Order: sequence, then C-alpha cells, then structure tokens
Amino acid sequence: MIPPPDHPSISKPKIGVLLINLGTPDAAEASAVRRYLAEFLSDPRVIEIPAIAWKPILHGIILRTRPKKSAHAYAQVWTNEGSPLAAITKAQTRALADRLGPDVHVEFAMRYGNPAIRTTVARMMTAGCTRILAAPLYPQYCAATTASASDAVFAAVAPMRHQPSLRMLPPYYDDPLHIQALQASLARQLASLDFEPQRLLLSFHGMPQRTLELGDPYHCHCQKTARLLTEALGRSVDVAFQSRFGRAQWLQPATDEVLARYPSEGVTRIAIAAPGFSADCVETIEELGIRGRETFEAAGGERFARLDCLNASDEGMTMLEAIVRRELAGWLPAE
Ligand SMILES: C=CC1=C(C)c2cc3[nH]c(cc4nc(cc5[nH]c(cc1n2)c(C)c5CCC(=O)O)C(CCC(=O)O)=C4C)c(C)c3C=C
Ligand SMILES: [Fe+2]
Ligand SMILES: [Fe+2]
Repeated sequence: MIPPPDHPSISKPKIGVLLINLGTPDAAEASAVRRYLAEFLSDPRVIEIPAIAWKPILHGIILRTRPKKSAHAYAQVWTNEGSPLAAITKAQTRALADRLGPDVHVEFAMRYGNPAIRTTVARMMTAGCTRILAAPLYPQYCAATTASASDAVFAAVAPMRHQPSLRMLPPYYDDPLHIQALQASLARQLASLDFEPQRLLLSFHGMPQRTLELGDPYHCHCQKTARLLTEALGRSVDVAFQSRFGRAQWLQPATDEVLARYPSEGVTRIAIAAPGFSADCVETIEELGIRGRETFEAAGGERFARLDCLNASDEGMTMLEAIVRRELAGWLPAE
C-alpha cells in the first residue's frame, strides 16, 4: 500500500541480531576495573545475597581491594584493541555480519560496562530494527549469565511504547553444531602440539554449589557438554570449575586444585580448554594460561598447553551463523 504524500517517511523494517557477552573493564586500571566490578557484583542474579548484607561487604571490602589485583591480571592480557573479550566479541560481530549479509543488522553489547545493552538496543531501533534476536554467547544456561542478559534486554524495552519484537537465543551447549565446532577446534589445536597430553582438562567457570541445589541447570549443562565432547573427540576428558569467588562452597573440583594434584598422580603433560567461554578473556588467558600453568609447573608438571576458545574461528562462526539463522526462521527467508 502506498502511504499518503504527507505521511512521515517509513523506513524498511530491519532484522537485528544482538550478540551479548558478559562485559569487561574499559581499561586495565584499578579505577576502570572498580566501575566494572561495581556494576557486575551489584547484579542480584550474580550475588544472591540480600542487598542489605552484601552492599557493606561489596563497598567496604571487595571494591577497595579487588580492583587493584584484577587490574594487574587484565594488564597482562590487554591487547592493542583493548580487553581480549571486547576485541574478540567485535571480531565475532564483524564476521557474523559478513556472513548474514545486508538484510540483517548485527551489533554486540555487554551485560556490564560498554557498549551497554540499553544504548545498543536503542541504536538498533533507530536503525530500523523492528525484530531483534538477542544472543547471549553463553553455551550453558546459568541464571547469573543467561537470565541476567535476558533481564537486561527486556528492561531495555520496558519503557518503550513501540517495542521491537524480541527473541532470545536458547542455550546451545548440546547442539550438535556446537559440539562439532568444539570438536573440530580442539582436535585441530591438539594435533598442532609438539607433545602428547596425558589429559585434556575442561575448565568451566565455577558457580556457588547452592545454585545447583536451587535448580540452576548450569552444572548439568557443563557435564553434558563434557560428555558429548568425550564422545565426539573419542578420548576421555577431566572436568573442573575455575574462578572461585568468595567464601561459600563452589562447584567441585576446583581447576587450580586439579592442576596442583596432577603431577602427584603421574600426570605431567596436559592440555586445558574452556568450553564454557565463547571468547577468550582474562579468565582463560590469565587465570588458566598464566596462573594455571604456574600452579601446574610448581607442582612438577612439565608440558602445558592452553587451547583457544571458539572465538571468531571458522569453526565457531560457522556454528554461530547456523544457529542464528535457525533462530531467525520465519523472520528471514530460508536459504
Ligand atoms: C561463562 C560463564 C560465567 C559464569 C557462570 C560466571 C559467574 C560468576 N563470575 C563471578 C565473578 C567474576 N567473574 C569475572 C570475570 C568473568 N566471568 C565470566 C563468565 C562467567 N562468570 C567472564 C567471561 C569473565 C571475563 C571478563 C573479562 O573482562 O575478561 C570477574 C572479573 C575478573 C576478576 O576480578 O577475577 C569476577 C569478579 C561470579 C561471582 C559469578 C557467579 C556467582
Ligand atoms: Fe565470572
Ligand atoms: Fe578469575
């Protein structure tokens, strides 16, 4: 139908894809890390302690001590393009945009820090996106990550009169395309090593044990990822959980304890991978690749290889393109 000549101009509605990751500080400096941690650790999806008890600990202790320590970790992995997580997420966004072509508007946002979900959704709408697929790049569902990203997307449109249509990408940990991509990426990297690892350790980000008891499927999703990878790779794997935070009991076994124990069990050559992270970040490059290696070698370990996450690799992008196209069914014409 042709609108009357005095009608305001109507732009062609666009489909948007919003990649979301956790977020990262703007600089490897204590002040920037403090700003980032203040937002991150104030999220009740992340710290499930009543605010009245948590705020004094956060502001009185954690934000006074941790930013300096974390800034040191970030400084060791910082790149010319900034934090690795930001640089890799940008590369994934560019690669997905190239693959999806001009009919799809692809952007990325961070749950904490910049670019924020709220401003990015607003920009996508200004660009004409009337339908947005939000894709939190966490393969395994966790309330602290996936649900928090959904909360932020829905909060971004909550004040709007004319909202876009929204879809959320489901967790994809057990999707055959994801397992295939991980298998191909890990097998390629293992084949390029100049030694034969006795063990392949899969290190997932930890969570408080209590969240498992409360019904969070995260632990189950991590274990299933590992089982499917064992089958796909045709070799056994070990599983551990890293990055313990605070004093509560976290999921076991802890990655640093496993690394320290291996040599006493005769395991002196290992490879470590992090299939819970879609992009390498301070937790994989510094915590596993630098501190994890030190822990292993100090205990008598001899050979250590940290394998990359899927990042913007061909394997990873082929998988992401396929699952995004599938979730766009009915919005985008079938290929
Ligand atoms: C992949 C899934 C993640 C889960 C689950 C998760 C839970 C979780 N994390 C913290 C505390 C911290 N995490 C930090 C960094 C960080 N965490 C994830 C992912 C998950 N976190 C990523 C991708 C990153 C890296 C960000 C980057 O900039 O590279 C940090 C900051 C670094 C540090 O100070 O160590 C903290 C703190 C909690 C408390 C939690 C669940 C309860
Ligand atoms: Fe974390
Ligand atoms: Fe860490």
